[in-house]
Amino acid sequence: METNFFVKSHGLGNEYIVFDSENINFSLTSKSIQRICNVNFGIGSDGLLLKVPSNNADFGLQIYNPDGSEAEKSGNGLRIFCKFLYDYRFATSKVFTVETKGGLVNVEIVEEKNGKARVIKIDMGKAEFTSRLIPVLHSQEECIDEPLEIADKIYQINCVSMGNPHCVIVKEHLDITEIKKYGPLLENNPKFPNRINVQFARPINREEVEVLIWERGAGFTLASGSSSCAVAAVMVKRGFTGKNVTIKMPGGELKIEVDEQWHIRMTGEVRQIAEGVLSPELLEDFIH
Ligand SMILES: N[C@H](CCC[C@H](N)C(=O)O)C(=O)O
Repeated sequence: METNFFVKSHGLGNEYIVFDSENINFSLTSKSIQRICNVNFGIGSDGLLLKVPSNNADFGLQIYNPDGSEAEKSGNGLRIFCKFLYDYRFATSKVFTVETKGGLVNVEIVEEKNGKARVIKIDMGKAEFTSRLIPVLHSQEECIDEPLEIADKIYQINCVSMGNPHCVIVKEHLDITEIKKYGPLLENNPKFPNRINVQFARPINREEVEVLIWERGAGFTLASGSSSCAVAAVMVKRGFTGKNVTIKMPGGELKIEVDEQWHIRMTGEVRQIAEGVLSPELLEDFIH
């Protein structure tokens, strides 16, 4: 592969750019990540994935938001990364492990098309409801169905970690204008020391939930895998759905399975958009 080779793929319209740390000649800093993810001055993306060595798993993954912040977990990012590993023959089997900042995950290529991975299943780890482990500043052990005043509204929030932090709000009616207005206020509220991902979720029936997402460090996205897992965990905990849930987002849907130990498994499609090489002119300010 040429130096600074990249692949851009999407999981339900939530896109990422993938690099191999052993094949880039620039420093990944907040500035270079912001530049690459910027749609006008760079390639444009909802985030950046970096393949790194791991002593604890078959592969290591670092996940970055377009604002330059690092995320502990990304469901769409993990499916996109696994497709990259399989399609470019880093992975020689259809089952392997990936180490992320938010823990080690088990992955399986469940469907392929023309020798390329297409549908991937990820065990995203356990949903964690303990306030201090999310983290959320809250007086009780868990923060479930608790009021939080945001500007002129009071939301009932349900907080859970999938390795990365989530604030799920159950609503009877979903409004994109509302989540784009209040999402950033929730994301950056001081109740959340590491900021937080926000979901507005409307249970359709006991098997299906409609969701809108405002992502920490990325804003409104068409889909989010870790958000889908967080919503499913809250829906099961609150008794709105059974343990097998379809999460319906603007970009498409994900199948989520919640087991007895709160292990969450996510299955969904990934598509490659393009492959290429960053131009030196894009990176001349960042070449080390
Ligand atoms: N913005 C998220 C990471 C990406 C999550 C999302 N794209 C997914 O598919 O899980 C965070 O800062 O925790």
